[in-house]
Amino acid sequence: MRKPLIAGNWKMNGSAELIETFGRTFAGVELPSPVDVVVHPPFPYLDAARSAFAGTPLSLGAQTLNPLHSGARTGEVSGQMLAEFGVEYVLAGHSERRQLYHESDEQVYERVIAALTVGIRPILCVGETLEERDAGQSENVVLRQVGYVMARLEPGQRRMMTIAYEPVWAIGTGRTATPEQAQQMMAAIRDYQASFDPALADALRLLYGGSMNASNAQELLAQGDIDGGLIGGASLKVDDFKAICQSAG
Ligand SMILES: O=C(CO)COP(=O)(O)O
Repeated sequence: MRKPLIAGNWKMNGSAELIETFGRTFAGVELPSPVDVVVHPPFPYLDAARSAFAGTPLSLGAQTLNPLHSGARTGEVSGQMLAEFGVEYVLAGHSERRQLYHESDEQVYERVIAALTVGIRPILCVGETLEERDAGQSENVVLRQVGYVMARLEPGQRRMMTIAYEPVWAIGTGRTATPEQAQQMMAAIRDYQASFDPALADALRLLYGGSMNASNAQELLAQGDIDGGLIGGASLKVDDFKAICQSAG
């Protein structure tokens, strides 16, 4: 049985006050069955989040890292620094970083390795654009992004990975993939994984992301190959995020 994971990606949003609200609210939350929950706030809030989330089911996540341990990289943050802070998960390959900051598959791979080296669990984000979907290329694009990273990792490293399928056309648009579309892609990712590491394919956690909210989470999470969600907008509303975590149970 795969344990569900609900991850909240705050992107460049949130406030110290919202961190406190999450800490207070989740301190009293009983989740219906084992489920992992992680919040990825912007870097300046990690310290406050570490205190506010203590004693709650919330783990600490980061949104990116630099592949180097240290050095002349103005504005960047390394995996070692994040690990020192108690960060357990980090996103790699989010489409906003691929598109706005031109992160290539190779750079995504370097970030994944950097995270694994310091014991942080990467959440590898993959997904096709609307043009790619319309051209019938969705599966090729997604499996290329998955394969570029997964096929190069050692078996032990692969076991630290989570993959989030986030169709770019569903992110922040209110246009969710249908449960069938999401399930179809998840099954393709799992089949692909099985082609070179069958034992892992069963254990690999696959998340859906893209306009997931308190109303549609249950239906998406009910799909056989969807093991959780990567939530953007709805992860900034504590009651909605709590409801999604409860649906995962
Ligand atoms: O990009 C996302 C999470 O990483 C999804 O964002 P939305 O839930 O706002 O569509």
